[in-house]
Amino acid sequence: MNTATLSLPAPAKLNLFLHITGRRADGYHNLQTLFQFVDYGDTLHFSCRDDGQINLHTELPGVAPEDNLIVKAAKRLQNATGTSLGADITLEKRLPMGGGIGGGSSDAATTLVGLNRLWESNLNDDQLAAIGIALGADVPVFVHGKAAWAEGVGEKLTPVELEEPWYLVVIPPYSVSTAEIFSDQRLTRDTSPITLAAFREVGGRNDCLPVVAARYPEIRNTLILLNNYCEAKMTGTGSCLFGAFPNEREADKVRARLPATLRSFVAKGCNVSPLHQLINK
Ligand SMILES: C[C@@](CO)(OP(=O)(O)O)[C@H](O)COP(=O)(O)OP(=O)(O)OC[C@H]1O[C@@H](n2ccc(N)nc2=O)[C@H](O)[C@@H]1O
Ligand SMILES: Nc1ncnc2c1ncn2[C@@H]1O[C@H](COP(=O)(O)OP(=O)(O)O)[C@@H](O)[C@H]1O
Repeated sequence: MNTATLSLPAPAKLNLFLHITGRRADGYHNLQTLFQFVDYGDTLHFSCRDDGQINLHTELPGVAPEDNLIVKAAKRLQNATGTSLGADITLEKRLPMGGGIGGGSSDAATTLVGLNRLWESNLNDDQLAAIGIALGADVPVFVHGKAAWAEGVGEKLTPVELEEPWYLVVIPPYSVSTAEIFSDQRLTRDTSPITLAAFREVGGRNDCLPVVAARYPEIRNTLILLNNYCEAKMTGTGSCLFGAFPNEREADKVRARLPATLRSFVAKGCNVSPLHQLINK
């Protein structure tokens, strides 16, 4: 009997800016963004099964087990490798769903990386990313685990070295669906492409923010509140907002001033994802 087990992190990501540069014939949007990880996220526990079953033992509210990206990732890896092995999986969920911090995509990527090891399938990261992209546009960056400049729909990745500040991430009590924002008529879809050098010089914005702010006045108000203390930004298609700080203490100080009812966390920015820091030790 195969008794191998593995526990791995599934960290959050932040989009430091997000420009939408066009729309493809299939309706998907071309974008430019910078992804960086934070050392805060979900944890997944895997144990190997001999009978090929994929059993996820943790339920997520509103997500049927067969729709969970963890189960989908495990089944796609099984199909791609032809393995007869399966897995028991439990999830410690910390990341909000629909927060723009990529929890579902990160869970899927950690499942691909983890089961590839547990089943000794020996696929490389490019092969795992190719399986992952079908599950979500953000899965490849989590599979590769390096802070990256991204183009296309997020799959054309160039690793970058960024400063690693501390972030205060605020979690407004709203789940924003990515599809909802991309289908809004008001979305700016024609931002001119920029270079990484230009971003480093003049920065960028989040093209999704005006749409999210119009649809969710409370998120706009939370952004105004956070802007009192730092340059507040929104990650992905929202809802999470964040600001950068030179150290943990400064971030904690601002966190302490926020209303107690507003969920938030403080975490360190990382150019190598905590998943890859662990597996490459
Ligand atoms: C735009 C980003 C930036 O990180 O937003 P967040 O989801 O993280 O907030 C992501 O790339 C999102 O990736 P992901 O959340 O995996 O999106 P998907 O499930 O692939 O797409 C959900 C839906 O959004 C639309 N969509 C998504 C990505 C894209 N580049 N263009 C689109 O038009 C499509 O209608 C698609 O059916
Ligand atoms: N393991 C999972 N974790 C989170 N969300 C999941 C998962 N599996 C499927 N989903 C679905 O994916 C949606 C997007 O989730 P998530 O990746 O957390 O948001 P975002 O793309 O905004 O960061 C959720 O609202 C949920 O319906």
